[in-house]
Amino acid sequence: MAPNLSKYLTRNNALAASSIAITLWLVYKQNHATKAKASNKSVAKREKEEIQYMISEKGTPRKKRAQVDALFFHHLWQLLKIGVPGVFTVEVGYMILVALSLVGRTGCDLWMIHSLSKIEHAIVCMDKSRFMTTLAEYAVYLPVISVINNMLKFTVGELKIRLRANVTRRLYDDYLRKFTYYHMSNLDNRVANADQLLTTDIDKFCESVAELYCNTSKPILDILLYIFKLNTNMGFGTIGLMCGYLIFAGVFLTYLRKPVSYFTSNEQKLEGEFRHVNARIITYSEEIAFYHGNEKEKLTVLTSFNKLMGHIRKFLRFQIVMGFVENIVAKYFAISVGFLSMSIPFMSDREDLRRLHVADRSKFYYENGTMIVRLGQAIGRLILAGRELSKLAGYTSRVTELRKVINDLNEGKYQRDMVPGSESLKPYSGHIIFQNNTIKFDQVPVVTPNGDILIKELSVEIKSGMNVLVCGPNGAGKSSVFRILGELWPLFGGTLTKPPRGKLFYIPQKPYMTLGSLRDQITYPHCGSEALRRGVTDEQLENHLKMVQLEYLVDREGGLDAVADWLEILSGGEKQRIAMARLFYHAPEFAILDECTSAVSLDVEESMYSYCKEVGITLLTVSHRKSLWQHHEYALYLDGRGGYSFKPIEEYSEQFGS
Ligand SMILES: Nc1ncnc2c1ncn2[C@@H]1O[C@H](COP(=O)(O)OP(=O)(O)OP(=O)(O)O)[C@@H](O)[C@H]1O
Repeated sequence: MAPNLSKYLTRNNALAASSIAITLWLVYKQNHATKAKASNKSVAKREKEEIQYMISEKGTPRKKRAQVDALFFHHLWQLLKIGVPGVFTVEVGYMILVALSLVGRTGCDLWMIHSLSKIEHAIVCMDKSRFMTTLAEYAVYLPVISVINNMLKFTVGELKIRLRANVTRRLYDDYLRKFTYYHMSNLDNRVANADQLLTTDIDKFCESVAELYCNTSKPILDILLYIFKLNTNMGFGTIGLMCGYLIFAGVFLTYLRKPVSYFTSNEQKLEGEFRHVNARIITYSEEIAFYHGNEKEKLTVLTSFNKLMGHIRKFLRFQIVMGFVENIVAKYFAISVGFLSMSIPFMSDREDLRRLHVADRSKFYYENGTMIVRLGQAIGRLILAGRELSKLAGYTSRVTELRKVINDLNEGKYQRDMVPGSESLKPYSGHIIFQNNTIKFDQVPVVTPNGDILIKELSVEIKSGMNVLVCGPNGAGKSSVFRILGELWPLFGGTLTKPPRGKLFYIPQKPYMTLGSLRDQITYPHCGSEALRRGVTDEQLENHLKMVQLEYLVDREGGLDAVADWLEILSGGEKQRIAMARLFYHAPEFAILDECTSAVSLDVEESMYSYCKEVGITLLTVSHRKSLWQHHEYALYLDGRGGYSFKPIEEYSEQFGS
């Protein structure tokens, strides 16, 4: 018995056995560590209680898992119509070029097989001059093959760039139309991280489409060519066996691969969450640093990271098991079936083959055998491309979900958990009338997007020149009234009359600074260059800065065209004053000032308000500051219990603020 076993004790077998043993040991250790961690109740409890972050899609009905089915092909077709906008387009040109390069490569492969068999034949026949000629011929054609290979890489790369550009542009057109970007994060709760979808997921989708096009069309082309050649040389039995196997393996592996689409889309979702948690640390670094919140933030980041790693590890294990089955079915078994089918004409004692000289028979075997091996490899590649197809189903489902939410929001539909009892409320059921010099709420309910009624019916009319102070306790709905006026929130009824866009300007408490020059900050949302085109001079802009006592910025930062990260380098009060300069530049009919001077000193606030009145901007101010009363003639008081009053300011006996 011992001598029999010893013949298996080769160096290669020993190496393979040790690799398998080490892998199994590592997997065992990993599982053991995870179980030990899970059994440590205090850690699990701490993680559960202390680390809760709300970044995932919540409250939405359980979605159907992405998989390769008719729905996937329908969604893919819809996205491809965006990526490839027509028949006579550059994209189709590149697709044809890819196909031509593939034909060229398959031609090169066939030529290579033929050429190598001629060289080997010359060697076996000991024919020196034929050997030298065939070898020289072979060397001359090599650069052509290299050019064709690189041509393929270039065309596939360019095709991917074009697909990505088209899909990204279209989605941004829809995403940044009207208030869709705001509604996606504030009204709807189907998509948690639109940034991840718009950047990484679209890129992966396009890469997957381009690779799949290349990885399927080449094998399909190879298979057709080899089938044609082999059918002529070897007969139908050989080809029938191979093709039968192709169908069986394809169906079998597609069935087993069903979970890949789900794994892929979930991985992208968790990547998005992880990125989001990291981005928050960058955005709020100063606040976190003052609180010494690093340990808490670390726990949050690590929870998100562990979730992602756990998922990736699960996916890896699934891929390893699948890879094992795939290798056997799609590669090794395909090659074995290839040999089996190859042997059919030889084993069936074909007359023409028997009559050949042994050297010619080996040449015949070599040429057709290589083609059978290549056919087997092509079949294998096609079957493996199915794995990419399952991944593509994951990306397709995510990008399609994003498109669906964007389209719904553009059509005024959104999905969100609503408060009980709000079923009868219909978003976007009110009317909006555009009219100069008037803001009028006529029986407009003030309702939050989740159906919470703050005021049942608000009826207020504000004419140009009536400066109004809006006051009331925290959470009474002061900002909400302006969100409705600004059309950020839907109108749940009544009629809203307001000036056309551009004649109503909103300044929030935390003003936004755009990327760009100092000029861009003053003219936002106009570009600095647009302001120049409109004939606004540097002197006028500098004058606006002077009105808010910021003229020193021009010298300090190096002129109006100086570019800096304004959100970072300006203080809170400076940002609020820039926002006021912005208001002076736009000089609208009405200005909504939502506690926008809270960080500005009283004397600067005084001069800013006086200037607004001087140039005829009607002010609607939300503020708790008593100092601002003198600049307004009317007050809208929301009592926080659903009631409100609107009357001249002197009629209010009680004080609303400090
Ligand atoms: N996007 C939203 N979805 C659901 N509810 C919201 C949303 N934004 C605000 N709310 C809720 O609407 C209510 C009114 O908020 P609003 O911001 O209008 O209050 P406010 O009167 O301006 O308060 P403050 O003086 O504190 O700024 C609050 O209870 C708030 O929690």
